[in-house]
Amino acid sequence: MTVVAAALQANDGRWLMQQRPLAKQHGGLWEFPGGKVEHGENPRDALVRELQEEIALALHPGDLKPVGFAENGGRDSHPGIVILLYSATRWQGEAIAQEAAELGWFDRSEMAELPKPPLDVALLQFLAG
Ligand SMILES: Nc1nc2c([nH]c(=O)n2[C@H]2C[C@H](O)[C@@H](COP(=O)(O)OP(=O)(O)OP(=O)(O)O)O2)c(=O)[nH]1
Repeated sequence: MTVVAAALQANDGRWLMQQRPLAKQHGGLWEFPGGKVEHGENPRDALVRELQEEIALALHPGDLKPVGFAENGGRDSHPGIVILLYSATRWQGEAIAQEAAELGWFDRSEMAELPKPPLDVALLQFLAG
């Protein structure tokens, strides 16, 4: 499964994270907004779609910059997950949680402290300062 996620960085340097609803897998953990790439869908288009659906922001696909990826699984016939992380500093609108329990803007050290899924710990290393 391929998942796309966005590290949206505000002018003050902080990044947007969202808290997964408690009832879901990884409930209560903080993650980058994003989601699954649908069959035949371009990853950037998938991320633009997910950001609109999840946090009501409009982005241009060309404003997404690839920063790194993390992977797991692939053992015991589990297909595993690959998460492609993009960053962006330009978008239209104000972030409003449509699905998340909560949204927050965090600096690098605060991000390190948030409870996160294992793959997000790996993704965080790609974000500078
Ligand atoms: N969006 C996002 N997903 C992440 C991150 N880290 C991480 O392990 N994941 C996992 C959780 C899910 O298994 C998958 C993302 O798919 P999703 O967000 O569409 O999954 P979901 O279960 O919420 O959606 P659904 O199947 O109920 O529609 O990737 C992250 O930082 N952002």
